[in-house]
This record gives sequence, structure tokens and C-alpha cells, in this order.
Amino acid sequence: MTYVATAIGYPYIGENREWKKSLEKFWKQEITEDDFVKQQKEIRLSRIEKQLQLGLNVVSVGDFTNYDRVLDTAAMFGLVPQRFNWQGGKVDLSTYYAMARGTKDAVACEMTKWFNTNYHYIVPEYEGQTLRVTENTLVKHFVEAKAAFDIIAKPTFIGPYTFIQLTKGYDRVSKASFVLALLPLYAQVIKELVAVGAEWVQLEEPALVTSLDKEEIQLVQEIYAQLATAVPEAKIMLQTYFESLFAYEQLIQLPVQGIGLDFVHGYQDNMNALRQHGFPADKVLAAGVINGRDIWRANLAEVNATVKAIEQLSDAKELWIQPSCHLQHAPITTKFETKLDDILRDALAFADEKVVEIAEVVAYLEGKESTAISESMKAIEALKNHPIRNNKTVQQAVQTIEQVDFERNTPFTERLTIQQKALQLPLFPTTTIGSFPQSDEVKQKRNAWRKGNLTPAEYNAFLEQETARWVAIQEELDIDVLVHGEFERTDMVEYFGEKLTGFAFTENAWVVSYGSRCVKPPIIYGDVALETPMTVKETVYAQSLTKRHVKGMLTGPVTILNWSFVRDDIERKDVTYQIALALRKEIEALEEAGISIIQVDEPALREGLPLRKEHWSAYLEWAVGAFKLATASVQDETQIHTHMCYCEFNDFIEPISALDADVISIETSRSHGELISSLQHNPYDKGIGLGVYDIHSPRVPSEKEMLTIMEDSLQVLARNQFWVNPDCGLKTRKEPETVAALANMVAAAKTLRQQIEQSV
Ligand SMILES: Nc1nc2c(c(=O)[nH]1)N[C@@H](CNc1ccc(C(=O)N[C@@H](CCC(=O)N[C@@H](CCC(=O)N[C@@H](CCC(=O)O)C(=O)O)C(=O)O)C(=O)O)cc1)CN2
Ligand code: MET
Ligand SMILES: [Zn+2]
Repeated sequence: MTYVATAIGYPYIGENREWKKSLEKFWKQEITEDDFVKQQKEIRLSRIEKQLQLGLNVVSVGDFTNYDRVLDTAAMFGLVPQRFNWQGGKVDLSTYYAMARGTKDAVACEMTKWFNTNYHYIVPEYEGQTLRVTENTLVKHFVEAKAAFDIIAKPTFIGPYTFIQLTKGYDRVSKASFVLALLPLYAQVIKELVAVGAEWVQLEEPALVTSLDKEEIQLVQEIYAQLATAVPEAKIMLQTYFESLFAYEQLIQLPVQGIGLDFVHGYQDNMNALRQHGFPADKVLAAGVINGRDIWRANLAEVNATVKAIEQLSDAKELWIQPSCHLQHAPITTKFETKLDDILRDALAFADEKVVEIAEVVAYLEGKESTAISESMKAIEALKNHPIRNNKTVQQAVQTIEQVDFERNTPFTERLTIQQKALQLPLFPTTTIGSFPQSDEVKQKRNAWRKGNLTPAEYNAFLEQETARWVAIQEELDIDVLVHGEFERTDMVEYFGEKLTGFAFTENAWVVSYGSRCVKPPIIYGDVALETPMTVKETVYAQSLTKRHVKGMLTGPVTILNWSFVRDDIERKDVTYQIALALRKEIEALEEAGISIIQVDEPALREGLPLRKEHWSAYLEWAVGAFKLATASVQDETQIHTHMCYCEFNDFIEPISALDADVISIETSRSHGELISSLQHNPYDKGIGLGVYDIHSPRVPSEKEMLTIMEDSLQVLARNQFWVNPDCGLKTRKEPETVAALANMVAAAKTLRQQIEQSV
């Protein structure tokens, strides 16, 4: 048996986020395009070198990107929407980034969650364009790696079925023509790779782990049959991840030379399938056995046992050992984390340490002796016994939750009347989602405070000054419900992690969230408890400056869970309930302090939805439950808001309603029509603000544009339920464009009010 240590993909942001910094400098025109291209190449190659040094036998190319790998695939095939005025030829960087970020004249392509992760990809749009291979970047990167290190790398890109599923713009009829146009291009790219010496080509097909109907399975079979005919000379590694392969018995027979399975997230089902149906003797099995999207050190004794079992159950002619998915979802290295609790630090493995684990597993299979196994077990045992995992009060509180704790006192329709009376808001109230621009000054002051160059009092005074300035701006703009601006927060999850016990936060554990934007997820490693209020001071301060309502602003329990790295020794449900109970206290404290509108953001509720429909109801029961547990104890007069963004919401209206939040603000501007039509079929009766402009673009939308969106929305929503707000928080925007856009938004709301008044 041959064993190969490999990875589906390795992070591209760089140990110190060199990739991000270079890209942002290029956008700001602080470096030239030539410099940028050179820097990106250096980063690309240095990460290959590192993976080789850490012990991989085969590394991937094509796992790197200039912004997003789905966008790369779209650009490679010339799938550029007309509005970007692309003149053909190669897709130049300016067209590429216009699609990602929008321009003055063209709205950006839609951005949405990559399966059940916190990464967002750019949604390809098919408009019937003539497709062709604009540039085979995979060949370029393959040749570049060969020249630098004399290796045969494994080119990887998004496979045809997944790419087709993620593309929008076609209906059932034109789907066939899209597939027909696309497949020869896949074949061409693969042919050219083989011609320059590639042995394996990896096609990533995470869509094959989602629930598929008969027609979809048939399409998958047709696609791969056609590819096999078109490029018989290629060896295709069909790579799946995030769950077990759907319809294993059928799909395992696809005419490809290798199949990759996720034995971490799809462990149970993939093992069962393997036991029942075996694995074809003529194929290579790539086994994802190290969790590619968490931060925990693996128990190598367990992993080795799994791998041995896989080996025995399959007839595979070769076994590849790899992390369960692209490592872009994990931070890069633990070596900078010098401030963590020793027991915790010892139990961590980021991307580099995971690569080493892969090499260790292969060494074990090859019969080499190593102390790695016992060391991993010791580290995990130590963390298990950590006192922070033994907070009896918190554990007891979760065990004694009762049914009444999940429900508000009064049903929504009655609350609505009570709140309307108490809050006295105009028709179509205007508001924002919470954050205002995190200017360079805000970040610099925070940095100075962290380094001890600014006293806590000075930092606090600065934050208050910034809040006061923005309260004045909001009043000037005549916004109805104000926010304090979230200037004290680096990130809506990391900030709460720093305040709650049971969390640890890192110095450098960045992962990419979209484009160049990164997040530093906190680590939940113990029982979660609230010791002191987290947001009361800032909110009450803002409220003291104005007669208008200031909305309290919290991140919800499910989002805190989904955007953190979470301990895996207890159920996710129980961790979430612990967070929910902590938030419940915070919400009660805000209410007690006189705050009458409280927003609890749950943008990650949808992304946490299992990839298989049969698991949805179990997840939703506790996820929706956690939100209700956090929010249900308030008075009828207190209005609970929530917010969601950058997900597919069309099949999600029911769970949203089940949250029993009085008002939701929801991102829609990049995919407006779809949500509207979905609301038509699934009536929604609570307060709702459909985002009227895209906040990911510096473009200032006109009043007229937003008015149109509002008028469309009113086709499916009642007047007294409709709120007006942007798609999401404004922290990434600059001040001038923010103020200009909000001014147009308020003007549009006022015009709409006038129209209504005139019509009665
Ligand atoms: N966790 C999470 N997930 C999410 C979202 C979210 O808000 N949070 N929103 C959606 C995605 N949207 C996002 C929007 C913005 C950013 C974002 O702005 N990220 C920042 C980092 C934010 C941060 O922590 N900033 C630190 C600064 C960290 C830093 O870069 N410091 C400099 C030095 C400071 C300086 O700039 O002077 C350095 O280390 O070099 C701070 O504010 O203090 C970035 O990539 O640039 C991320 C995600 C979905 N998923
Ligand atoms: N309150 C948060 C903000 O405005 C919600 C963001 S959702 C990703 O930034
Ligand atoms: Zn949002």
C-alpha cells in the first residue's frame, strides 16, 4: 500500500496577513500592480515551501486566490456579467475586483456563505455569455511551482457540479445550456494541465455532501461521464468535504480515479457507507482525518485507529491522508500565541500543526515509531481536566432551564400594539445595523491602548467622543432609532469573547471571512459565564445624549457559537445555552438601565444549518431555542430586534419567524427579488427591514434606487411592519460615503411616507 501525505488546500493570508496587507495596499494604490503581482507570487511560493518542509508529499496549487476561489473559476471561464463592461481577453485585475467589490457604475456580484462556514464567496452570474477559457491560471501556478521546487503539484479548483449549483441567473431550461457550455472548458483546462505534466487534478465538489434529488444525482453522473470521455488521459481526484458523500453507493462509482471523503464531519455516515459498500479497488481514497476547520490538536491514537479501519474496509489502491477540508478555515500557526494558558496552548493545532499531524499519521502507517501519539493524548487529557471546564453553577443553570424560560409573556400581535404605543415611532422607521466606520483613528487608539500607550481612561474618553459625534450625526440625518456605533469592538464576536469567562482570545489566529477581510475567532474552551455587564455603559452613555431611542446591540448566542472555535468535549447545544443564559442577564441589565429596544444579531443562524436536510429540525430546535432563551425575559414594551445577512434566506422564513423577535433587519440588496418572492409565498407578520443598500461597496446609492427597493418590498409587506435600514453594519465603510448613503436612505423613507399620506 502507498500512503501519501497531502492537503486539499492551505491558507493564503500569510502568517502575518501579508496577503491581506499587500492586497489592501494595492487597492489604495500604495503599491503598483507589478509590485502586487510580485508579492502575491512570493506568498504563493513561500507557502508551498513551508508545506513541503512540514512533511507533505503532495501540495496543491490553485488553493491560492487574489480574492475568492469561486470568483477565480468564474473569471477563468469568462463568466463576467455585462454590467462590468469587460472587453474580453484575460480578465484583468480591475474587472476582477470590480466584480468582487462593485464600482461607481456597477453593483458588485452577490456574496454569500460558503456552505456551513463563515467564509463568503462571490456568486457567479450566468447571463448567457459566450464562455471560454480566458486564462489557465492553474497551468501558470503548476509550472511556477515546478520551476521553483521541482515538484509535481496537484492543481485544484471548484468542480463543475458545485460551480453550476453556486451560479445563479439560469432557469431550468438554460441550466442545460450552461452545463453544455461549461463542460468543454473544464475539459480544456484539465487537458492543458496534463499537457504540462500534472498527474492529478483535484475537483472540489462540496455540493456532493448536500441533499441531492434524483435529477441532481443524474446530472452529477452525466457531468463526470462526459469529463471522463473528454479527457481520458487525466487522473481526477473528486474531493468532497464538510459532510459525508451523499448517495455514496452511486456516486462512489463515478468514473474518476480518486475520491476524497471527510472522515471528520462525515465520520459516522462515511464509515457506515464504507462498511456497507466498500470502496472501489481501482480508485485512490483520499481520507480527510484531521479536522481542517477547528483549532484542536488531534488525538493521534484515535486518528490512527480510524485510518487503520478505513484501510481495512476499502480496497483502495492508494491512501492519501489529508485534513478534512481546505485549511483556509483554520489559522496558520500557534507559534505566535505566547500569552495563552499553557494547558490550552498545548492542546491547539492550527494549519501548520495540522500538516505536521498529517505527516505523523503517514509515518505511523509506514510503521515508524513516534512519541507524537502519547503526547497528543496527554495534552488533550490535560485540557479535559482544566478547572475552567468545571463551573458547577453554569452547568446547573443549563440543566434547570424550563419551558417557560423560552417564551415571552405575551404573543407578538399584542406586544406590537403595546410597543407602538410605548415607542411612538413614525411609519417606516429608519435605523442602522449597529456599527459605524472603524476609522484608522479608532483602530490606532485601540492599538495604543492595548500597547499601554494610552490609559484606559483616555481610550474610554475617545470612545465616548466618537459615540457623541455619531449620535449628533444620526440626529442630523434624522434617523429614528439610533445606535452607539460599536467603536469599542474589534469584532462583534471577539469583543464578547473577551468579556465572558470560558473564552480565550488569540493574538494572531486570523482566518479569512471574505475577500481581504479577516476575523480572529475567540476560543470557547471552558464553561461560559457573565461576570460584569458588557455593553450597558456604552449604550446608556449614548442614550443620555439623545431623546430618540438608542438600540442596545448584542451578538446572539448561535452567532457567538458559530463564529468561535468551540470546545468539542460537550454538545454544541449546551455551549450555546450557556452563552444564551449569559446574554439573558445582559439583556435584563440593559432593560433595567432604561434601554427599550435591544438588537440581538444572529447573522450566523442560517450558516449553522446542517448541510443535510434531515438534520435541520434538530439544529433549529436548539438554535432558535437559544435565541429565545436569551431574549424572552423582557417586558412586553421592550422591543427585541435581530439581524441577519449574507446567507440564502429563501428557505428560512419560518425559522426566522420562530425566533419571535419583534423586528428583524435582513440583508437583501444584492439579491433583492428572491427574498421578496419568497416572502410572497411565506407571509411574515413581524417587523422587518429589508436592507435597502449594499454596505460592502463604497458606492453611494441614490434615493431613487432605494425607493424602488422599498416600493417592491411593500408589495409583500404591510405598511406598519416595514423598517428601513442598510444591509448590515457600516464598520468597513468610510465616513463620507456612509453619511451620504444614509442621507439618501432617510430621504427615500420620507418620500415613501409622503406618498402614503397623499394616497389616503
Ligand atoms: N466574526 C465575524 N464574522 C463575520 C462578521 C463579523 O463582523 N464578525 N461579519 C461578516 C463578515 N464581515 C466582516 C466585516 C469586516 C471584517 C473586518 O473588518 N475585519 C478586519 C479586522 C477587524 C479587527 O479585529 N480589527 C482590529 C485591528 C486588527 C489589526 O489589523 N491591527 C493592526 C494594527 C492596528 C492598526 O490598524 O493600526 C495589525 O495588527 O497590523 C481592531 O479593530 O482593533 C480586517 O480584516 O481588517 C471582518 C468580517 C460575516 N462574518
Ligand atoms: N451589529 C453588527 C454590526 O453592525 C452586525 C453585523 S452582522 C455581520 O456590525
Ligand atoms: Zn450583518
